[in-house]
Amino acid sequence: MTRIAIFGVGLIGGSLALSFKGKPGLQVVGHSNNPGSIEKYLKREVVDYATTSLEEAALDADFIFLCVPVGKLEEYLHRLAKLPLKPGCIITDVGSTKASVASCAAALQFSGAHFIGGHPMAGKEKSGVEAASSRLFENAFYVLTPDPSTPEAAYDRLAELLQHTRAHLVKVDPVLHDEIVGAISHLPHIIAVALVNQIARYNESNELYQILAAGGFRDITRIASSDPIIWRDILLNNKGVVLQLLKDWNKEIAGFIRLIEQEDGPGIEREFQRAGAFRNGLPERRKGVIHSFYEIYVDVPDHPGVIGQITTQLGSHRVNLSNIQIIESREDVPGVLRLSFREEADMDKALELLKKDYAVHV
Ligand SMILES: NC(=O)C1=CN([C@@H]2O[C@H](COP(=O)(O)OP(=O)(O)OC[C@H]3O[C@@H](n4cnc5c(N)ncnc54)[C@H](O)[C@@H]3O)[C@@H](O)[C@H]2O)C=CC1
Ligand SMILES: O=C(O)C(=O)Cc1ccc(O)cc1
Repeated sequence: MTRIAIFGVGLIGGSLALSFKGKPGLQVVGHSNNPGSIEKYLKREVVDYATTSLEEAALDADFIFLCVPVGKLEEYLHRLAKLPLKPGCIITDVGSTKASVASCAAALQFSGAHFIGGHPMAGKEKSGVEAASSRLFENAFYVLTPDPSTPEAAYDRLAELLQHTRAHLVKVDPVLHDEIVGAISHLPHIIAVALVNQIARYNESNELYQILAAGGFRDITRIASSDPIIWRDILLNNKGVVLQLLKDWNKEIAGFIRLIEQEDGPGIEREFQRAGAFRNGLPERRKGVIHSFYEIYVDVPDHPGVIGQITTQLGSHRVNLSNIQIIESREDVPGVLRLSFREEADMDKALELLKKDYAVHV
């Protein structure tokens, strides 16, 4: 049996556990220092066994996945370095930043064990084991940051195990990882939160802001609902990179202020053209750090049972719906339903099915 210990069975740890659990030859052990969490892991059947004892989880593990907030990673590495781990044991983590954990591990001696940093670059704004899914990493990139001293055989063993996630593995230098992921993930999370808070302040004096906020606002602010502790740790850990990115962001915004003050129409057009060209040139929609939703809007008559009919119709054709929202529904006025899907194929199928009976817009 290959024993896999997962420390912190939340969204990411739970999703990894679900990708491994039940696979021949694999046994998944969950660890948390909170007894209530252990009960939850077992009740939700994400692990084969769970324990509050770090030693019990770690001592005969072949793989140890650290899936706790970034601010806790170094503490766990120090605790593991004091244990007589199984020879050949591979310790890895899933933290959203890689430079500090890599240098901490490099400075520690693990008796016979190897540390290889990792970052599955897929997730969502929800946290906790309740949000875990065995398919979270399917088709996403999964960064590994082996040290030059990492034996190739150890890397290969981890890579082989991670095949169960169906993610695409990619080796990246940890410092470069933090620069790039800072720009494409950490900065957008800050911008989303700042934007929502700006609008929330206006809304305090007039609730129409919240009532009218729709479409584009929701699209670009989904990630503002992400977990505060997880994100506090990420931003503080990647402080140098994030501060530089925010300075650059201020320059972008200052540029827009100038264009609007000077009523520079062609300049504004150029900004949209440049952004559109880059965005349209992005690789085909696939799971990435900031993942997309596929949405359609359905005009529905306001009569009882219509939502049930639509969801039943989609369900009976095995279309996976990730969210449903009534945008407008008043007596005598047709309602609009927003249906969200995680997979493009589900959206296409829903379009085909629903357009026979309803007006559907993408
Ligand atoms: N949320 C996301 O979409 C992604 C997160 N990550 C990284 O994965 C790691 C885990 O994040 P999530 O699974 O989203 O969070 P989560 O909140 O769903 O899970 C965190 C787990 O760590 C445990 N934990 C929390 N505080 C702890 C503490 N002080 N000591 C020991 N255990 C503690 C929790 O009980 C929970 O089991 C973080 O390092 C995060 O940066 C990586 C990729 C995506
Ligand atoms: O919800 C989303 O789209 C995310 O961006 C989730 C996410 C959060 C943190 C990561 O390190 C990677 C992915």
